[in-house]
Amino acid sequence: MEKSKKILKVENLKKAYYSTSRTGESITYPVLNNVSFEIEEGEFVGIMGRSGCGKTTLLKAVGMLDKPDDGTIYYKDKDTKDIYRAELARLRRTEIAFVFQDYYLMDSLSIKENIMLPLILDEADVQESKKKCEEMAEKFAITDLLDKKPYELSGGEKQRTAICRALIYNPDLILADEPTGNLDSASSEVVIHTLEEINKKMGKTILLVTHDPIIASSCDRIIFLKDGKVKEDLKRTGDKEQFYNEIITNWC
Ligand SMILES: Nc1ncnc2c1ncn2[C@@H]1O[C@H](COP(=O)(O)OP(=O)(O)OP(=O)(O)O)[C@@H](O)[C@H]1O
Repeated sequence: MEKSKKILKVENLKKAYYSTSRTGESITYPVLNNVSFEIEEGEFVGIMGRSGCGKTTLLKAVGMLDKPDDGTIYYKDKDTKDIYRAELARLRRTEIAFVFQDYYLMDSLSIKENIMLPLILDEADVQESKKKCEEMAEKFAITDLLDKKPYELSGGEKQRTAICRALIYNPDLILADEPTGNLDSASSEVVIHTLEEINKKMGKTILLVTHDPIIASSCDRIIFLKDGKVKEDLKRTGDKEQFYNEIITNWC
């Protein structure tokens, strides 16, 4: 059997935010304090914890959108401190994809153009890009929507469009920040099913921030954050219902 590989290793991560009071004093807001965990390729991992506990902060650090104050993040065994401009830009464009609660689609562009946008910006071959876009749209059942504009779509359809765009470069790691946060339960179910397929059938590693224990029960593992630390790292061993109950128990 092939040995599983680590895609992420987070070691003693620390992050605070800083501001200045009206009287000129500097104020520190510690958020992450010695967070450590590892993620193997192909895992589907949820991050949970109360509002403000640092889930998005952690996702941004892991996605190299923001620098930690201390600690080390290894992406595929490489210390991310040693990843510089051009390589960083390439990784963020092609290997690490973000999916956000607010979709970030451009209303002036069609759905097709939105999905193709990363390739358009890279001046990729137009016919190739169209082909990739159509394949992706078929996989995620939005072929009929390709000529529409984002404002003509439901929330779930917009999120599936954003997921197609995120996958256009066939990334290895998908970082999803509350991707169902703006959706009703039926649309949430479709989106989480889409992410499950991306993980199980396409083998992509997913790190998903969510408040919702039902959504979280689709993951293989949940990392609970509390007081700036990993409070619990819970692996799924049984079916979704059992995992849901375990998540609820840890949540309370
Ligand atoms: N740029 C910033 N400057 C100052 N404080 C910030 C900044 N970004 C986040 N914070 C604060 O850091 C803390 C952690 O924020 P973060 O967004 O990571 O939490 P979260 O767990 O994702 O929250 P939520 O579940 O509500 O989305 C919060 O108290 C937030 O107000």
